[in-house]
Amino acid sequence: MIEPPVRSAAHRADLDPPERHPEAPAPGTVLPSHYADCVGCGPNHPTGLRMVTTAGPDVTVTGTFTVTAAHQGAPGLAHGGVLATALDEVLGGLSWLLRKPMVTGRLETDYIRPVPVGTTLALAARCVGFSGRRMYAKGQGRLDTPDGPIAIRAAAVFVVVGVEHFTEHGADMTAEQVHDYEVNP
Ligand SMILES: CCCCCCCCCCCCCCCC(=O)SCCNC(=O)CCNC(=O)[C@H](O)C(C)(C)COP(=O)(O)OP(=O)(O)OC[C@H]1O[C@@H](n2cnc3c(N)ncnc32)[C@H](O)[C@@H]1OP(=O)(O)O
Repeated sequence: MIEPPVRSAAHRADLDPPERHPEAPAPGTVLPSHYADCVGCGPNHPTGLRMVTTAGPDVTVTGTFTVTAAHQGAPGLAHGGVLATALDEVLGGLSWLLRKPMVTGRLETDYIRPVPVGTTLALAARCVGFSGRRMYAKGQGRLDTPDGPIAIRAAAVFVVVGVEHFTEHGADMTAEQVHDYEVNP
């Protein structure tokens, strides 16, 4: 029997407000790829989404994702799992503004409109607040322009982790990669 998830990413009333890190990239800064082989943002990934994300004001990130024939789930339409990946990437980019390594714990996605091949989704993410190690966030994707119709919405919980999460569970990392994932004091 497959058990459904028992937790929710719905935002709680008792969250600590998000704090933009003093060394966060300035609003308008294009965020670097955190890993060259990442399926979301990696420039070396042969079939990745090649997303570009940008720091916004407060604790917000925007990004774009152009849907191509490689992302179809039905003829001419984007696959929902690929759209969730794009949302995950822009939500994960909040790490840069908080200067905390985090992993996705939960990602709830509403699919509101079909997204045709050729669409450039305008994605946006905002940190809502913290409860201990849990970071609550929301995100959305609009068709073609930042004021276009909303196609997808998400609520997410990311969990703050130490660098050992990646060194213990993943492949070997270079000293430079470890440094990039270290939590700033
Ligand atoms: C210098 C900085 C720069 C940084 C560099 C920037 C990089 C910026 C770009 C990144 C962009 C990438 C975007 C894609 C990001 C992925 O796709 S990450 C990959 C997918 N996610 C995973 O693989 C995570 C797999 N899960 C796990 O490893 C573990 O379950 C977790 C999430 C680490 C938690 O395990 P744990 O550390 O043992 O912690 P645990 O005590 O279980 O939970 C801690 C707290 O979180 C809560 N929690 C745990 N799981 C969940 C859940 N699923 N839902 C809700 N709450 C949860 C617990 O209830 C607990 O809450 P409290 O009781 O403390 O209040």
